[in-house]
Formats: sequence, C-alpha cells, structure tokens
Amino acid sequence: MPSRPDIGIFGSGAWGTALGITWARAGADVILWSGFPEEVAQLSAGRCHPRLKDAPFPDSLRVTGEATEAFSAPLWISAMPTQATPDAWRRLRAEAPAPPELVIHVSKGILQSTHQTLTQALTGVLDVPVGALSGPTFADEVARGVPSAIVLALPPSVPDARAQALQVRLASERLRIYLSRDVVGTELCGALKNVLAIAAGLVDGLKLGYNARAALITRGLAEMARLVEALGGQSSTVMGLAGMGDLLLTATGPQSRNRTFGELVGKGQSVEAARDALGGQIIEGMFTTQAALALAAEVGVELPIANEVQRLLNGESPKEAVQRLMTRELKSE
Ligand SMILES: NC(=O)C1=CN([C@@H]2O[C@H](COP(=O)(O)OP(=O)(O)OC[C@H]3O[C@@H](n4cnc5c(N)ncnc54)[C@H](O)[C@@H]3O)[C@@H](O)[C@H]2O)C=CC1
Ligand SMILES: O=C(CO)COP(=O)(O)O
Repeated sequence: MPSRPDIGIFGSGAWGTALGITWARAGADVILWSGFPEEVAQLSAGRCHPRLKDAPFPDSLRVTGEATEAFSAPLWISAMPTQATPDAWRRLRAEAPAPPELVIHVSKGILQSTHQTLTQALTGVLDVPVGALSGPTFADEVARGVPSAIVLALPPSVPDARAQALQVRLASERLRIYLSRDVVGTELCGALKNVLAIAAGLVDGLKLGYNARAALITRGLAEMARLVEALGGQSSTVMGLAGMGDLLLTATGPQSRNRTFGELVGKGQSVEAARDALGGQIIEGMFTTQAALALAAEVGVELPIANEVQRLLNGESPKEAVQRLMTRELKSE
C-alpha cells in the first residue's frame, strides 16, 4: 500500500513534472497525475519526461492516472495548460473529496472565455483559496537543479504563518521562493510575458538586432506595467521575478516556446507551421493575447506590442508589424 503523498500535481507536462522532480529530490513524497493514459504509461515506464532527459525521476515521485491517489495529498498543484484548466477541474471536482485548504496553480495565461486569471476562475470551481507560483523558470533548468528563483503569490485569506510554512516547504537549495500577496499582479505578469516573448522572437526571426530587442523588452515592460497596475497589481511585482525576471528570461532564452514560435513566424513560417514545429507543446501567448487586449480595452489601456502580436496571429505580415510600431505617434517615455 503506497504511503499518502505530500504533494499531488495535476498535469504531467514539462513544468508539472519538473516541479515534481524538484520537490521529490528535496524529500517530499510526490504524486504526478495525468488524464492521458499514454502519458502515464510513458512516464511510468521511462521514469523520465521526454523533454527533461537529464532528470530521471527520484523514487519518491510516482506517476498515476488515478486522480483519487493524487486527491489524497494535503497540497494540490494545478499544472495544466491555462485554457484547459477550469474544465479539467470541473471534471476532477466531480470525483474529488473536498479540496485541501489551499490549491496552487503554476500555469501562465488569461482565459479567453472570461478574461479571468486562473486564481479568479478556480476559486469559483474549487471553493477554496487559490495561489499562483510564477517566475523565470524554464522547466528543463529547474529539473536539472540549476539555481532558480520564483514567486509564490498567496491571497490575503491565507494567514502569514501558513504562507511562510508553505514557502519553507516548497523551497529548496535549488529553488528559492519569494512570497507575495499580489496574486493578480503575479499572474498577469506571467501571462503577458508570453505575449511579449512572441514579439521578441519576431525581432530575432527578422534579424533586427540587439537594439531592437532591448527596445522591445523595455517597452514591453512598460506595457505590462500599465495593464497590471490598471487591474490592481503592484509595480513592484512588475519589476520583480514574475515580471521583469520572466520577461527577460522568456524574451531571450532560446528554449522558450513562445519566443521560438515568434522567431519561426518572423522567419516566414505560417502561424500553423510554427505551432506544428513545436510538436504539441503549449504556446500560451497564442491564447492569451486576445484576452489581454480585451482586458486592456475594458480598463482603457493601450497595448501596442500585444496588438501587433494579435495581428500576426491573424496572419498579417511581421515586417509591417515592425513598421507600424516604429511609426506610431512619438511620445514621452
Ligand atoms: N515548461 C516550462 O518551462 C514552464 C511552463 N509553465 C506553464 O505551465 C503550464 C503547463 O506547461 P507545460 O508543462 O510546459 O506543458 P507542455 O507543453 O509540456 O504539455 C502540455 C501538457 O498539458 C497537459 N494537457 C494538455 N491538454 C490538456 C487538457 N485538455 N487537460 C488537462 N491537461 C492537458 C498534458 O499533460 C501535456 O503533457 C503552462 O501554462 C506554461 O506556461 C510555467 C513555467 C515554466
Ligand atoms: O514560462 C516559462 C519560463 O518562465 C516558459 O516559457 P515558454 O512557455 O515560452 O517556454
């Protein structure tokens, strides 16, 4: 009879698996659930994720297709693609016991259907407080155990002592965790950096050089700050790991899916071909851009770079997008 796990992770993509490996290495008993039998079979047989090849599973990481096994953990981590998450939890909830007193999600995006962040959507589905874990963390580096830092954003309903206990429990020598109470700011930063990373990839694909990339990242940060602050997030979050940190990583790191997608489109591939080239990996920015623009319109904020990313996703020419950005009305910084 397997022991009761400490942490149940729902979603066995690269990120859920990398976190599972990290926490198992640090001594936790972790159970990784997937709703896809072929993924369960592959991960169980190989004891390794196909995109995290240098990170064999520690013995204390178990893989299961039985959600009830993961439900028995006192901490649930949701690690699925953003757009699929609310429905997945509606289905899981039908077979779940009452959730633990807090659930944490690690996805990055805004819902296309409701323009909500995942903590906003999941709090309604799960009926317990939901927090977010987000920051500059490529799954393969975290799984290899190179030093990384991330933000754990928890709602005010979680008492300080509980928040600090959780911070200690999830942190390790290789994954440093900073606490935040700015949940919406943290989530919006993680979502928006993916949109901006597509634009940064475009700059690379068009071979526009380092000046253009630096300008794009800096003006992208300004765009992020405008929307985050208009929606109640804090400027310190934008300037921290979840904002500037993750934007810097994703806009410059070759392994970013969002950046690579933008680069392929910049080199002349169609949106469909570029998506296919990433072989089924989730490119969150493709789905978040429209939702971010809708939110921005609701609060009267301009997102010129996101606007051009949306035109690109609609099939318009990358070169014209750059031309439009460069010839906008001149402004003060
Ligand atoms: N890979 C990374 O470096 C990081 C990813 N993230 C975020 O984590 C989330 C998950 O990304 P990855 O793990 O990289 O995904 P992935 O690209 O490795 O694969 C997608 C995974 O999602 C699951 N999935 C697909 N459709 C689903 C559905 N309808 N219902 C439930 N599960 C489904 C499958 O298990 C599949 O393995 C995304 O929001 C991503 O932005 C955050 C930080 C780092
Ligand atoms: O969020 C990430 C790193 O922090 C991963 O970015 P991509 O989804 O673009 O690969």
